[in-house]
Amino acid sequence: MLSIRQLEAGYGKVKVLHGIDIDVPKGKVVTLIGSNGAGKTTTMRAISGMIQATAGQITLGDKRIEQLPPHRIARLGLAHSPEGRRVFATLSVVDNLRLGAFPRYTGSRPRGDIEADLERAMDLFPRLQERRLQLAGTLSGGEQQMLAMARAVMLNPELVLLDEPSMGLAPILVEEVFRIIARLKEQGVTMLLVEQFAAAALNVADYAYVLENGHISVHGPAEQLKTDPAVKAAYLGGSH
Ligand SMILES: Nc1ncnc2c1ncn2[C@@H]1O[C@H](COP(=O)(O)OP(=O)(O)OP(=O)(O)O)[C@@H](O)[C@H]1O
Repeated sequence: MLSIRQLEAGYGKVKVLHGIDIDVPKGKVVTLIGSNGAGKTTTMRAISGMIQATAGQITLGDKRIEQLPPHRIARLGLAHSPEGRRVFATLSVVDNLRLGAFPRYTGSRPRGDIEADLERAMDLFPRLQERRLQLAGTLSGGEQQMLAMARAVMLNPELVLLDEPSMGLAPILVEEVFRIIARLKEQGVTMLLVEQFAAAALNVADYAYVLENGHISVHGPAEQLKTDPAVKAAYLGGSH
């Protein structure tokens, strides 16, 4: 589904990713773990075209995407739910969700059934269902985070990039976010997940990569990484 080879990217003269390889097979959940500043968000941005790769290849399905602008990549079925709460504050919940489906339109005709997917998103996120007509800017932080995730789902995507969906959430909402990720997985949605809660991410994921200073240091089945002594010591200790 997604295949990344020798990807390099950064900001101006500063190189952050030094040639990384990642594979996300169809229907699988892959997690990228690493400490602050390792380059996880930069990887997500390079995949979705928000920043340009300076070297390497990114293939989505059978298409090379590393030179494409973000809207073209979205049309190919890649949804990016970025770090932080990026919702349209002055629009209602339901209108935010409809906007998420915008890349599915060519001319006035959408691909698939938008209204059915809207109901599916509401079913997945009951908190949003209760607040359908509320302006997104008046939702709590956690609810906005869920709206950002639900909006990504509205693209009816081939692949979802989830960047720290639990960021800043109260523990009970963190649990809910992971339950939703597990349900999306059951529905066959392919995901690349970046999470500060490495243990929870490894529980839901099939496969994992550890990113250290812009290099992949370890990768393997999530089950295996959970018991890897170095991974345990660095990412699964104490409060995680
Ligand atoms: N817009 C930017 N301009 C310049 N440097 C940036 C920018 N965004 C990130 N960086 C730098 O790139 C490096 C990698 O950042 P990135 O956000 O990818 O890390 P991360 O692994 O997602 O970390 P975190 O867990 O803290 O979010 C950091 O050194 C960061 O300071």
